[in-house]
Amino acid sequence: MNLRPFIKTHIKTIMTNFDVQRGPFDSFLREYYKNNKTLGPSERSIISQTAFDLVRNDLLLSHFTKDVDRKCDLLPHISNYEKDQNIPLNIRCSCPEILFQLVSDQYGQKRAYEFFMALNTKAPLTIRINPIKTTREKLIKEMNQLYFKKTLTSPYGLIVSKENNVNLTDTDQFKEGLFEIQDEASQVCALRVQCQPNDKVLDYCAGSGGKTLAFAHQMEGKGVIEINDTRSEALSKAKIRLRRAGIMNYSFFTKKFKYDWILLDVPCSSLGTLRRNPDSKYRFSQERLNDLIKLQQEIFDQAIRFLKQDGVIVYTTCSFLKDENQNQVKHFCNKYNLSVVDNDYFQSLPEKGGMDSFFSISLKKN
Ligand SMILES: C[S@@+](CC[C@H](N)C(=O)[O-])C[C@H]1O[C@@H](n2cnc3c(N)ncnc32)[C@H](O)[C@@H]1O
Repeated sequence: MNLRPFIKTHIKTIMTNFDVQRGPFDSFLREYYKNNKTLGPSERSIISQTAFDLVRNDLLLSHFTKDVDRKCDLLPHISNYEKDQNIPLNIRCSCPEILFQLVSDQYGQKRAYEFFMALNTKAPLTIRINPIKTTREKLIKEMNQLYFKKTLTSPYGLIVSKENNVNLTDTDQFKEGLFEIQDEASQVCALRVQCQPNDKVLDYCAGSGGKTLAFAHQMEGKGVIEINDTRSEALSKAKIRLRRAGIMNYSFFTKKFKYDWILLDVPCSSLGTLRRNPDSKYRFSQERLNDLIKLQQEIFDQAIRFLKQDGVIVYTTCSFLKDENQNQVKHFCNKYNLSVVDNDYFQSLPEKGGMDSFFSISLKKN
């Protein structure tokens, strides 16, 4: 790859010092840029793109060489190596063997390979307009220096064209709360919380409020939204984002009510967002997965106590593993005598150019 020597030096330093077991890679890169303030935006962009590609394709590149410079040289030819029948399939899509085997057992080898190939591509940049303050049409007009394509499944999503080189969070429209950056699948899952004015809603794993923001407008400012998470710093961020979006009817979890809607966006293996966090595939282990499955069940046990008799609990993951999705749902339904609302669920599987891979299902007491 024709990279300037000083860019190559930075990439080499980053790749040599990054310890995948201590990830995530995006936080590591942010820290690196903080300590290397002389790097300008375009230099950072080249470094990030190349470094992310190196991480995504690390198993395949490491099949040929351990040297970072040489890996950079191989990157432009990666599609040739991906087709090489002499290389084991899991290496061709840079997926650790244990993970590849697990996904092959569930979906077959061919689909497992297609999934991980799709997850090795760059995710589209998608925003969700805030329907309290604007519409997709108005925002497209207002931000006419950018190119947008409307999402087909989420009614509020816009995919930002790749040619744009604008930092979206620096724009006036972002600062005024007209939009948030959010993948389409995440928007669709949040909208399974079909709350109405005067409902009581609990977002039990709210994090920094990504999904709270995406369902809250339906309440038209009336009723109660409570947010909960074990990370208080994430909840503080959620407060700032909710205020920016013009949502005022929220508070932290009071444990005072039984709720009409509970959203459980549980911690999971996050395999469905590997395009954004490619390093997490190298941290996958059966042990970690077992711990997550247990945690998901504990969170469900804690939260369901707060569901009204005729309320709905929406269970969501960004994973495509059946053990975190369908098998968990079977467990919850048996344990608590629940049924699936409308016999229906949402799932986006990894697909080139598509949404992140999410699973979401609405459950009701019988
Ligand atoms: C998938 S993330 C949620 C993302 C968030 N809903 C969003 O859309 O931005 C899962 C969240 O669960 C939180 N969490 C982990 N254990 C928890 C527990 N026992 N109770 C509540 N939240 C928990 C994590 O801190 C994390 O923020």
